[in-house]
Amino acid sequence: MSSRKGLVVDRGGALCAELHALELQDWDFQVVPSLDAARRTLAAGSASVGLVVFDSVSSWLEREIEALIAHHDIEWIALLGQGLLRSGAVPASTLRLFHDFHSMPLDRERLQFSLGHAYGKVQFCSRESEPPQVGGRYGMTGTSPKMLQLYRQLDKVVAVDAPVLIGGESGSGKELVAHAIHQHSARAHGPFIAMNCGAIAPSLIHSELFGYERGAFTGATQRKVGNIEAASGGVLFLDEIGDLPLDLQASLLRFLQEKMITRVGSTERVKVNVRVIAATHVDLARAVADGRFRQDLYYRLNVLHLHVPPLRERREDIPRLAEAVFADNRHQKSSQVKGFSSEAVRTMVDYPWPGNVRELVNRVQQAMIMSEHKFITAADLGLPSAEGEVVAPTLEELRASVEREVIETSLRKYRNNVSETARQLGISRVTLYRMIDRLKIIL
Ligand SMILES: Nc1ncnc2c1ncn2[C@@H]1O[C@H](COP(=O)(O)OP(=O)(O)OP(=O)(O)O)[C@@H](O)[C@H]1O
Repeated sequence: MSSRKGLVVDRGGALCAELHALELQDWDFQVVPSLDAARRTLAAGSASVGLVVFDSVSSWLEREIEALIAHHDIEWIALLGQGLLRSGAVPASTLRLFHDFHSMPLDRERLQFSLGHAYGKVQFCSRESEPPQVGGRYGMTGTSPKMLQLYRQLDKVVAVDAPVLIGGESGSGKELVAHAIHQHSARAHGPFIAMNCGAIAPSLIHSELFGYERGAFTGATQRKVGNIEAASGGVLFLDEIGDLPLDLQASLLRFLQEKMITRVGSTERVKVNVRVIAATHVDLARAVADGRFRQDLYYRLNVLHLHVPPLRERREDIPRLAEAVFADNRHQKSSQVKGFSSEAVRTMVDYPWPGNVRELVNRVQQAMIMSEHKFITAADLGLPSAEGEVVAPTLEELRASVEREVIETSLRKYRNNVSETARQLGISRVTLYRMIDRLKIIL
């Protein structure tokens, strides 16, 4: 019974007859004469493995093949006309795009195995490439002990309505934490207004916070509601609170004590109900000790304190974070990019990330657009490889490592039942035993 669908791209039709004559078990092949036809067939979608026939030196341009392979999540096998491999007519860079390659005359058993292998890999990887589970809570990625501790603290913070001070390095996720508190608290239906105290000219902060009446000063052509009032019923997030000038610290303290504001140019006092969440990347206690931040305001803001750990203190979260960023930005990546090389992942885990998660997001987004590789490298991320000069593996080594991975996975799946594993991979038990022996797989 033919159950596995394969696509054969054969411009001249040279190898088709030979392929059919092999009567490969379990396989049903559709033959198309051009890459456009291949694309159309693949869009309709049932093939798991594609075979591209190279019957002469000028069969296909490398970039055409690359574009085809990059766009479809199936495995590809190259079938090479006699002598093409030895003559070097098909460049190694083209062959590297393929899962495997076979030269004429075709060896039935080897091709049968290769197809089963590619099929198994597609099945396995399609399960793996499900969008990664976020793995964390509160819309955050991370299951490291430090993040788990943060989630436990958040469980308590969202249940009450007191002010919160969030500390942590720049880019570590303080604003994300503030959003999480808002979204999981009783104020979720109210507004979330964010204001960066470090990004606004000191002369404007007062009116930004408290608003003004028409005619309050030159240029005040109409009344403006300030951020405190705009956050009424919700949350006011004050980022970089350490940058708030001392006179404004006094005004903010007064508001926190009285829950009333007065717009600039008005005498009317307006009652406002907001929860203030402040964030700082500087040590505010030190700023208090240095006289740069009011102690009474510090205590008012620091009723509940959260610390977001820097990324280098939760390295185990890095691969997951990178995958989550990749999944979120899938729609705007370069078409051939399929994921991260293991070298890139190891380099990311070792890198100190001075800009924390923001830096990771930026580097991954940039690499996804700019990379010219199938798997993003450390260099694509602009990071020095943690592994020094890496010697590229040969095709033979690559093939052996993929074979080992697929066979070990299938053996695990079928609890080391060799007959069942061989059947699933589409090879005989004898072949499987031979491969287990060659690849030194321990049963
Ligand atoms: N645990 C996380 N999971 C997923 N994304 C995260 C996580 N932490 C941070 N990010 C992302 O990293 C970026 C920076 O986060 P955020 O703006 O919250 O940092 P910050 O500490 O407030 O930075 P700054 O101090 O510069 O204001 C955002 O894109 C945010 O979504």
